[in-house]
Amino acid sequence: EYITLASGITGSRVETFKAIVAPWEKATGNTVTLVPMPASTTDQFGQYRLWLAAGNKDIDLYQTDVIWAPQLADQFVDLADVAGELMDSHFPSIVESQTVNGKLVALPLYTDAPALYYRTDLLEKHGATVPETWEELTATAQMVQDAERAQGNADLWGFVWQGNAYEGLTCNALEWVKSFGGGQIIEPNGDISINNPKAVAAVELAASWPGTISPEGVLAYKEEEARGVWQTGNAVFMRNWPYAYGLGNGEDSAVKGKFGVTTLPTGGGHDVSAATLGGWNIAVSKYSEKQETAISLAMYLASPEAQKTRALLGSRLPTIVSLYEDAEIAAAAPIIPQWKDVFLQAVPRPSAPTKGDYNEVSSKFWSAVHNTLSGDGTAAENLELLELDLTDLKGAGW
Ligand SMILES: OC[C@H]1O[C@H](O[C@H]2O[C@H](CO)[C@@H](O)[C@H](O)[C@H]2O)[C@H](O)[C@@H](O)[C@@H]1O
Repeated sequence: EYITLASGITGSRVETFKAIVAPWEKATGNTVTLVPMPASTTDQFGQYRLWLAAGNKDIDLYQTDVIWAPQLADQFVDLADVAGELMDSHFPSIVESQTVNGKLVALPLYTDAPALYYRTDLLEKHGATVPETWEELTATAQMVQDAERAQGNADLWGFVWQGNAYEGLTCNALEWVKSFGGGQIIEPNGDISINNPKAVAAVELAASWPGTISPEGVLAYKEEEARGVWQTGNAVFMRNWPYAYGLGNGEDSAVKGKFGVTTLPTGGGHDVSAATLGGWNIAVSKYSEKQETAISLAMYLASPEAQKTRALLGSRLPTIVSLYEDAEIAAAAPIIPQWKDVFLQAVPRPSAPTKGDYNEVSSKFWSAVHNTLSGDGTAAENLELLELDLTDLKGAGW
């Protein structure tokens, strides 16, 4: 049979996908076609929602973001019975994130938690250390950028990240706010916490970056634009997910062997840093006419074999506990064992408490932050308006 799978294509996704599915295709005689989607998770979500609402039979499987389960649960096949035993080998919290009212909506493929990437050569050259706070990062990025530019390195920027008005900015800004001690936008019990002085201070500091330590264009950057600047050697620091680790150490990378990774900084005198929990899963469309084969493929993609290939070729964090002890993975992508505790402590976005309204909540949050970063209102004004908007939304029931 011919099976179709829709997925965003970030980094080396197309090539690694072919390598991952090859053993399943050989064993079953089926053929998988990757339907390439835009890199932005927000754009994917919009398209998938339309397709699913129209009962699209052309797509058998969807690669789904960790935050989508409550919003798309009704459109996918329940995988609880078929995947029961396989799920025992995965981290329970990740399986839980894909379970909605007892229905296993999608099987985990990889988890995600961002890192602060830093240039070891540039920090050493300028006598700087790896920053532990956002305030230190701001100062070090500016110092190295100024010194390098004075020596003719005109294209160098201090810090690249994801400032486009999309889900990625929600992830970045949640990290600033949480690491300043300003809560997580909406708390697990549903309380709206975003309008507070620590959150305001966090967003104000970030608003000082575009045009100083970050290019103005950062306001349009997603993951790949940030990686593009970083991997050509033009940034001192980058906030990005672990997939950028393997690519940064690739043969064609200008920063191969010249960078390290650490946890994101803290800020505002707070001493606990925050990484947003990301990750991707595989779901079978209830409109697929090839569900049996699609389920077989989903099971294979979530298996130890496929997760290992994904880790080796794409430096993606497995969701299977035992793979964190795998020597081959540790040698090929040391960030993986190093990142186990980071993702286990990562902060979830408020998709569980806001259920079907999460996308709207997130879009209101990233818009308030994007406005502030663009100089359209202060953080205090925009977070106050955001609180009013979220309160209205909550009043209508989420
Ligand atoms: O790790 C690489 C992945 O980066 C993106 O996903 C991550 O960022 C999203 C926000 O932009 C977030 O919602 C998701 O949970 C994270 O895993 C990208 O969308 C993926 O295609 C990519 O593989």
